[in-house]
Amino acid sequence: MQALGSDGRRRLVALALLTIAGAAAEFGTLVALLRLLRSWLTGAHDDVAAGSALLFAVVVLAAGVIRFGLLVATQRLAFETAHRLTVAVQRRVLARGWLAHAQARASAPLAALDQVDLLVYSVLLPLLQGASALVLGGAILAALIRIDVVTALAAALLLGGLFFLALWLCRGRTRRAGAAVNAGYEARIAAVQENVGAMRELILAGSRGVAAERFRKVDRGFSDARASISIINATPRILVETLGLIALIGLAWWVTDRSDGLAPALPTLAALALGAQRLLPLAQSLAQAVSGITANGAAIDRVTDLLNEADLTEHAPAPPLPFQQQIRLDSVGFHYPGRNEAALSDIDLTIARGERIALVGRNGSGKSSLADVIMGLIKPSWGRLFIDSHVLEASEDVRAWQRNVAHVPQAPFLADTTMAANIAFMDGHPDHARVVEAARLAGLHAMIDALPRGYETRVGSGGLMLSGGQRQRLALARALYAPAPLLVLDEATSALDPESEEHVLAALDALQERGVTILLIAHRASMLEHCDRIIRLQAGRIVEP
Ligand SMILES: Nc1ncnc2c1ncn2[C@@H]1O[C@H](COP(=O)(O)OP(=O)(O)OP(=O)(O)O)[C@@H](O)[C@H]1O
Repeated sequence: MQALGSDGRRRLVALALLTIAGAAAEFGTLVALLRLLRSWLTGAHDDVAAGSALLFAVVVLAAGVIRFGLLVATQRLAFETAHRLTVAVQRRVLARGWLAHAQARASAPLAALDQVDLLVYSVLLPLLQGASALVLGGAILAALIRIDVVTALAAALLLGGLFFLALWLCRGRTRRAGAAVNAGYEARIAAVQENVGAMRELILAGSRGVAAERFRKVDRGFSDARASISIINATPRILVETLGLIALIGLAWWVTDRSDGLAPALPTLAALALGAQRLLPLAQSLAQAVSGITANGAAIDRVTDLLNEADLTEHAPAPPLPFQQQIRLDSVGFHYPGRNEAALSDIDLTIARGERIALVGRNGSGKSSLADVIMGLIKPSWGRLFIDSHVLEASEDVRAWQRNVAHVPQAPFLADTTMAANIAFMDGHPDHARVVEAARLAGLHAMIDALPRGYETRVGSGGLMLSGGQRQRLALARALYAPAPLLVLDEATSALDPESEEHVLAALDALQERGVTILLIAHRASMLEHCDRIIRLQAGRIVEP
């Protein structure tokens, strides 16, 4: 109900009212038809017949208008709910901590969008249509019972029973196919992401065919399962239509027999036939609602789990936590969930404001993890982190501390937009002067300026139209766009040529003179030369350099 929002709840009420009006109109249509046919057959007076015809036309028109209203209300409600759920899911994904992101599958947030679609279009929409169908169908059945109780009840029980028997028999298959479709969404997205990510290697290894085959297998199961669900959805209708036609002949026989000939029975038969014709699509909606719920249990659970996660809380930007003297780690350790060994142990480290420190050590020794702890991205499993004399514990403090931090990652993320928009990526209102200043500091201005479209040049998906070094300098410019007292560079200069590195080193000197604290993770001796201190990590512990 909460997912519907106030607009959605209003639409739900409108839908309920329209359904009741629609039920009355369906009932009225059949009664008016019977009355019209009887007046014709009995050769009633012209104005009686004309009155009956007029009544029939009015009721049919009213039923049509109401059906259109129902269509609009249902579709609007479903699309509105899809929008609300999709945004709610994205907010939950964004609300997760860094560690949850780092450990989740990259395809999961994308697959969640498809799962919301599945939930809305295969469960909610059929459910809304099914609920209306139940009420409208009830009214039609009531009209048919009023016309001929025995015939209507016999036909309804026989055909309705068959309909739901078919659904019940298919339920196991529906559930399996639904689970396959649900898993298929994530697997297809993961396969596409992997193929695109590995494109250069695939081309060089001549393995694009292998990648295509891998994708084909993933998609095969997905498509087969989708076909199964569509077939199962349509089967009860075909069954009932086929048997219904035979039953209709039987009924015609039975009604004619009871009415002394075909002519007197015609009005009843015509009303029954029209009722059956109106009931079939309604029954189809009900079948889709039942199989939608059966097939999409996994998607329902997945989306419900996501919605039960904490929502993104909007905070007025807190003022940055005062950072005048030092960052201090006191016996800090960190243990990634699911790992046997701690990534960091017994870390005692003080970094003075304005210091330039390098973290060195072999791959996997814990450098990035230590930087993540210092940036407040991961919380120490034990030990404490102090900023000046303030211990960093409450999440408000962490957010306030993070306002002091600029970070250039090992593999920077670049958006498929312009140079300028990438540099000012974190700013809702980019300032061009600051963009140019940041590019100058990062040694990128001359290169951007020489481009025909300058700062408006697009960088391509993930920055693919730039060289590795240009990408790194663009990421550096982004970090320098908003001056922060702590700058963390995680292997951020590994792709720079000596000249560009010189330029970056000069920029770092200038920043340090302004009191910026710099934490470098680097392997190259040239980057380490200007550092005040070198901290060596080995298996998550600080050792002598
Ligand atoms: N998200 C994660 N989940 C589980 N384990 C992780 C995660 N990130 C890192 N690790 C593990 O923690 C240990 C330290 O990794 P970390 O990335 O901090 O090392 P590093 O010194 O920065 O390595 P490199 O020089 O290769 O970048 C490694 O054993 C790594 O496998």
